[in-house]
Amino acid sequence: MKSPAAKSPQVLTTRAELRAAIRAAAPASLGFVPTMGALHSGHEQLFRQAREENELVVISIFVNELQFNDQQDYQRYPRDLQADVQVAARAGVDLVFAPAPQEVYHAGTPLIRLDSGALGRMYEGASRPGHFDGMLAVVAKLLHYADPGQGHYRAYFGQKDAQQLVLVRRMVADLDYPVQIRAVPIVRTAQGLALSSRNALLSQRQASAALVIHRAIELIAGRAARHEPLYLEDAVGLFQMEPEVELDYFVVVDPDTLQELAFNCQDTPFTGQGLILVAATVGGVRLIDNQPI
Ligand SMILES: Nc1ncnc2c1ncn2[C@@H]1O[C@H](COP(=O)(O)OP(=O)(O)OP(=O)(O)O)[C@@H](O)[C@H]1O
Ligand SMILES: CC(C)(CO)[C@@H](O)C(=O)[O-]
Ligand code: BAL
Repeated sequence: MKSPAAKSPQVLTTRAELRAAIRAAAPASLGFVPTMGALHSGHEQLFRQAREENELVVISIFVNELQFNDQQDYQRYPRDLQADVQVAARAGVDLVFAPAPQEVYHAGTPLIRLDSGALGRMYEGASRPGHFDGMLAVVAKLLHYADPGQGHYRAYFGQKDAQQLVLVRRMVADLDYPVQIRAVPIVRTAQGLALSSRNALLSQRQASAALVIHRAIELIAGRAARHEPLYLEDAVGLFQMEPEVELDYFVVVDPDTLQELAFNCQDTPFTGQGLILVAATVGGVRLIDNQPI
């Protein structure tokens, strides 16, 4: 039997329209999901969780130039608003905010900047200088735009972008934003590749080579679960066998602070808690992944 057509969300392009639509709805709770579009089942999971937990669901689709240190990466970032609206409809989203750059940066490039601090300069921040400052700049604005001003306000972020999640939580705490940050687990392909909009830029061969990321994570997570020594160099060795995949970092960090865990001795069995963080590029496409252990 054909399922009933999903109700199309309202698509809004100005801050004034968004504010008016949220005011008119006067929701008891609002779930907000910021995205850069090219929506996939990972995003859909965020929308569905927001749908379950809130009366009104608002998403934004905005490719934020300020968080790209590489113009080529910005230019080739996949964009397809029509397809995105269909994904949003399927997940029961009410409002899609899809502004033009001049609507968000209406006063030009911001003079007053947010500094993501030392954590913002590690891992992803080390390879993408300025990325997290630019990300926080837009998240700070978007969280204002979608603020219902009354009732519960929740914003949803994927665990896939673990460092982003920690920094957003920290910004919201440091600047007293009246919003609860909710984390959503990573959605993967059946083979284990974390879904990402950038996966669309991979050839089939590259996508299959990229599975080494998951294999390496599984190897170390298995050892951690058995309380064995981790021997991270074995994970690095797996990458050396995939010449198309260039490893940037493979580290085990504290899940809350993201500070790298020191292993006193190579042969020490792993106990306690950590988070594996990985980044690699495949054919120039940057992929990240992580897993708690
Ligand atoms: N596979 C996934 N599982 C869970 N959340 C995800 C997944 N992919 C993206 N998200 C989350 O969706 C939100 C929007 O992410 P974004 O639009 O940048 O998509 P993306 O697929 O992460 O893109 P890219 O990896 O190319 O930057 C972020 O909070 C991100 O963590
Ligand atoms: C949070 C975000 C939408 C800000 O541009 C982006 O960094 C993302 O999609 O993860
Ligand atoms: N999902 C993180 C956004 C970015 O790569 O710029």
